[in-house]
Amino acid sequence: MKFGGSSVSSAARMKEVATLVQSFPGERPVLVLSAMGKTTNNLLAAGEKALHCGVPMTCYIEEFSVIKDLHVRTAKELGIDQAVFSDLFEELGMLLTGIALMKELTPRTQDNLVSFGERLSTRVFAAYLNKIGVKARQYDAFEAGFITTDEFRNAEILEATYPAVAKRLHEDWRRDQAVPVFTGFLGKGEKTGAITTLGRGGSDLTATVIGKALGLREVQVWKDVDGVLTCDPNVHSLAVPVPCLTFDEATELAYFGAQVLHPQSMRPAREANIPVRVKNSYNPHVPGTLITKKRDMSETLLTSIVLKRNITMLDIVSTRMLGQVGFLAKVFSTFEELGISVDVVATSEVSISLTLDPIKIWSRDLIQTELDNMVTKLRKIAKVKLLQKRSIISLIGNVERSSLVLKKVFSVFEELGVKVQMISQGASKVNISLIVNDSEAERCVRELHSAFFEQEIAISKDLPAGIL
Ligand SMILES: Nc1ncnc2c1ncn2[C@@H]1O[C@H](COP(=O)(O)OP(=O)(O)O)[C@@H](O)[C@H]1O
Ligand SMILES: N[C@@H](CC(=O)OP(=O)(O)O)C(=O)O
Repeated sequence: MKFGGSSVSSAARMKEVATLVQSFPGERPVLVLSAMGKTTNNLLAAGEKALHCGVPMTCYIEEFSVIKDLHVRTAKELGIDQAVFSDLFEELGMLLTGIALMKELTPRTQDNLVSFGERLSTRVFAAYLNKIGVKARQYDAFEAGFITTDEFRNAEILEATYPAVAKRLHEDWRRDQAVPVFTGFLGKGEKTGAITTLGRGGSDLTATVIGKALGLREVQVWKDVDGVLTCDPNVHSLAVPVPCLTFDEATELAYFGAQVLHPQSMRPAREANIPVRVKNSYNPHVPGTLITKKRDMSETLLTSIVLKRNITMLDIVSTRMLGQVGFLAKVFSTFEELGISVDVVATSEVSISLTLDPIKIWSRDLIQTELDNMVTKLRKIAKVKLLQKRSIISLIGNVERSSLVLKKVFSVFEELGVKVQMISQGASKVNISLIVNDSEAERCVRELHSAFFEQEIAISKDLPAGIL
């Protein structure tokens, strides 16, 4: 069972989570926790301030006090001893001082800094479970077998993790049966031995990795929404839960920007064929979304609409100096050389339109000079237009019925008077991506949602009971 930041944001929420854990008395749950509420963002902000504020001022950084107050208050309200985390606050204070002293915040230091969020929340929650008589043991994932690449801020789980985690837990269980409370999001770099993080939202991945390592029957990820919804509820309030998804659909949805799941999190579940259930810790009786290998798609047209904003798009037209094969090869080798990842692609014989992967852009701090460098290189073989402030609208669903999907999509766009700048159907056959201007994107999502989901709801609501 994984509980996200919103599920453990206060003492009251932790008490509810403890009740939820106890509501599966016949099971032996393994728990994964994220940092409390906004703690990860507050740690990142504290690190940025430490860079500039000077050593004597680090103890006055506002976010540092907010994090301390939250954990001290929570410990008091839960009636647990603050000794479970006092050492960590001392260490965190020293780390902020170190950043101020060196005026340096590398990705490696940043990962160490944000690790305090999960290290704190798990200590508090495990202490509370023990206090109420549920025997629990806290685990720092980086000390308990999570071995990753050394790509700080976006580390990948290595295969050695699975046997290491299983061995550690089984050995401990043999000694005494306690509920494990694992830090989500964290690992240990293979070569450096330093703390790494799995990318934002990485606790979902921690949960499925443990699921695969132990061969569990089900992985549950508890959030603040009634499951995976038909679109981002912040974009459109009429979004409704999707009852079932396949691993492929969930992966596409996450990869194309739905914050609800970490993009890599489905991989261990798919490999071990373990169902993943997305549930709402604020509304536990709602069934949520069940993600499995296969499902009946015959009645499905569309599952969910995902919006990814602030995308950079490139239009590349060959100057015909190179043949067709040489042209495509040269374009992609330029990206490889520069270490830039491509997201959506549409090609013709002499032109390519593509979008650049914003996750890679973020993690490598791809800045304007790098984009300019890339354009300069490509201009040697092609005419290049760099188009910024674009959005990708991804339609996840049954691409067996893509003609019908596209017919509906284009009638919506026609009515809105919006021009689609690029269109691409994913190789995984569950995704159609459309590129539009940022300024038009939210309106498009709302209208598409209305066309694909709300009309059916409206019709079904009008029908007399018994017909459905
Ligand atoms: N299609 C979607 N379905 C559900 N939630 C979504 C979707 N797209 C974006 N979200 C956002 O994802 C949030 C849940 O994910 P996240 O914040 O990572 O949860 P947690 O921190 O509890 O693990 C929701 O509050 C919602 O705002
Ligand atoms: N705390 C980390 C990891 C995580 O998974 O968080 P959440 O489950 O709240 O999305 C983050 O904010 O990215």
